[in-house]
Amino acid sequence: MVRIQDLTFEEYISEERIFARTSQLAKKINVDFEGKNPIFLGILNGSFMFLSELFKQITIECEVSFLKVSSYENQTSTGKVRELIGLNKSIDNRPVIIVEDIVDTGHTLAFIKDKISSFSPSKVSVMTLLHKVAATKIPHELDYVGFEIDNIFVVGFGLDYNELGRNHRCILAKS
Ligand SMILES: O=P(O)(O)OC[C@H]1O[C@H](OP(=O)(O)OP(=O)(O)O)[C@H](O)[C@@H]1O
Ligand SMILES: Nc1nc2[nH]cnc2c(=O)[nH]1
Repeated sequence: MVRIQDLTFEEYISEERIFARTSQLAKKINVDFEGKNPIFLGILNGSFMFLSELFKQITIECEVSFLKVSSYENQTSTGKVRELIGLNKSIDNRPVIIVEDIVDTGHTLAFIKDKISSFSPSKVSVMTLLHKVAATKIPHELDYVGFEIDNIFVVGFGLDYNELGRNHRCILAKS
């Protein structure tokens, strides 16, 4: 059991399962984007650990960039998505792979896809480590999903509770 402030958490997805699944996803990207020089666009803060693990296993020509948005406070999505660090022009006419730690209601992803489309990428794909299917408010086509999870609050491997807990090596679920 892990305590973070007023909440307790239990292991939900082990580090080994995360690494194994990340390797499978990286292998698929290496095939699907061979010769296409994609840009991985990590959505900060939550995706930093997943993207770092994934990126080490990408063997094709590619770039990485980051976009910082924030909408989630405490344990519930505020539904208000704010852009904090913008995009530059480098995605014009290039394939973009959005990398998220979690797709929950889908509000953040809707905002990001909308922002990105105005920069004319040749293709936009979405990768997420976690998909909270039952929480969906705005449905999205997700190209690469690590794990479909229950409608529960999770932390660890980049995900936070009030900014804490991102450093845990596995995904933990609220008890
Ligand atoms: O599908 P949604 O309901 O929009 O939730 C998903 C978003 O929530 C989290 O970000 P958050 O806003 O908590 O910022 P953080 O990554 O900095 O923790 C997560 O990283 C996603 O971007
Ligand atoms: N830490 C955390 N952030 C989220 N953002 C959207 N859903 C979640 C969740 O379950 N946990």
